[in-house]
Amino acid sequence: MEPLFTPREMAAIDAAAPNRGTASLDLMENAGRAVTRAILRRYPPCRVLVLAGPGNNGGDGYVAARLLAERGWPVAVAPIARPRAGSDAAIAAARWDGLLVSPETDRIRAADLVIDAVFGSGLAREIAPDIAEQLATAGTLVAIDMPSGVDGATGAIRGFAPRAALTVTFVARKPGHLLYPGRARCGEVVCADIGMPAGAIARIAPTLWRNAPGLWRLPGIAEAGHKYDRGHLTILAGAMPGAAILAANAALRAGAGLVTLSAEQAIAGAPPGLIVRTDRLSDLIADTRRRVWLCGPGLGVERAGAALDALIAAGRAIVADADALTACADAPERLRGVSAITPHEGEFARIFPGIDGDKLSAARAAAARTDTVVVLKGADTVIAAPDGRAAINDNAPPTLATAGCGDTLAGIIAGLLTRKMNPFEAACAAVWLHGEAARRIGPGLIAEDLANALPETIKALAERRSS
Ligand SMILES: NC(=O)C1=CN([C@@H]2O[C@H](COP(=O)(O)OP(=O)(O)OC[C@H]3O[C@@H](n4cnc5c(N)ncnc54)[C@H](OP(=O)(O)O)[C@@H]3O)[C@@H](O)[C@H]2O)[C@@H](O)CC1
Ligand SMILES: [K+]
Repeated sequence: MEPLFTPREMAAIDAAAPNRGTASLDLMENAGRAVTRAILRRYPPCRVLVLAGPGNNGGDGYVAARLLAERGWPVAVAPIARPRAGSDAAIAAARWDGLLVSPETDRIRAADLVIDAVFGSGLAREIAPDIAEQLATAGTLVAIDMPSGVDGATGAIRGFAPRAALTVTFVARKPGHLLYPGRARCGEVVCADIGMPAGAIARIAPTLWRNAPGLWRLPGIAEAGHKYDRGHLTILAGAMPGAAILAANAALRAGAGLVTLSAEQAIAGAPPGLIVRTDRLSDLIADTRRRVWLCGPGLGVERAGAALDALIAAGRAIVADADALTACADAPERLRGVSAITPHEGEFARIFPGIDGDKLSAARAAAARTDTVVVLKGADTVIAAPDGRAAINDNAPPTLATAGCGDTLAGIIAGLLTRKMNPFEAACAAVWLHGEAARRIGPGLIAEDLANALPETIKALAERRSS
């Protein structure tokens, strides 16, 4: 499990480190060493300019300058502002006996490598235009902790942020490394162990994780089980049955034992593995073996809304997507009783016009308000549970932004629900599998490919676990 800590949580961890006086200087030394190591591994010796801010981020920069210079690299430090007297950063600055220069743009342009040690987790306001200009002038840039200007808690850019080739952070990644637009400014992210005492880290109970295996586990398939053990999913199919078929195939590949499409009329060309039923919806809902339902893809708004209400009244486990979400525009209370919803940002804004702010906070607020797991989709999908837990996904390639991929995701979540995963873990696992399958397929992906790529994706995951 890889927890993500906000800058505020990091500060609390930092404050909890024992013997703060010396320990915090050691941590700074270790941070500067981690930056140095990451640079040595990636770049040949070259002219380095460190842009150093007034806080500890700048302090890390002075340490890296000293360690690189000790290796014979030509290094200069350009202070953007001086550290406060008596601070750790002031001590680190005093230990730097190399070149101190002013941060003129010509000089920044001439450096082969610029280390951005201006602001890290202490970023408190917008970047001033003169600092923005200095940062913007850099060619190859390595950011310490965070590219200056990226809000570590939200990934928002406060005025300006440079585009780093490499970002070296410490202890744990921050949400801003995974959430756009900040993520696009980070380049490669390295998270270094700087010897933060475990007891200090344990002071913060994580509520946010990077979405990856370990946060969830796919259930095994019982050796002597039959298809009903693995679970039965019913998907409502409408005028555009292709969406339901995509979801159904994905659910089967994710391990559902049986998938039924509930349709108003026969579906021409439905794959042979799917059962199509044209019975009255109320009769199907009354069948208690039909525990899990997917409602929305290709269904039509009116039918989706009515079916959703009936399914909630019957207490079924429901994944609501697409038209079922549109049916709840400005009426989020209608979603209470649903297990998981999968809105993209447009659908989210229509359901929750009163919720704004950053993506992570918005998803959490929506989950709390509807008592539902919210999968707020995008290149940086956020999965939020009503109890405050959340995960940010970062394995989805841009090829997933194509028609039908959302239906497939909803199908995987529903398929995993039939296997008795809890909604938060099912949603996290589905989002990760969806991204990983897409990554394996590569360019030219169409939605149909995703379900077919799931078996090898799941197999590789199992092999990774057992190796
Ligand atoms: N936690 C850990 O485990 C470890 C953390 N470490 C390192 O510490 C870093 C955090 O250090 P930090 O708290 O001193 O904050 P930092 O980012 O240097 O900036 C604060 C200064 O900048 C100023 N300032 C802020 N925004 C500004 C703006 N827009 N424009 C102008 N000024 C602005 C602010 O001024 P003030 O708001 O006080 O007026 C204050 O003077 C962290 O990122 C990591 O690199 C490591 O050393 C090892 C262990
Ligand atoms: K920085």
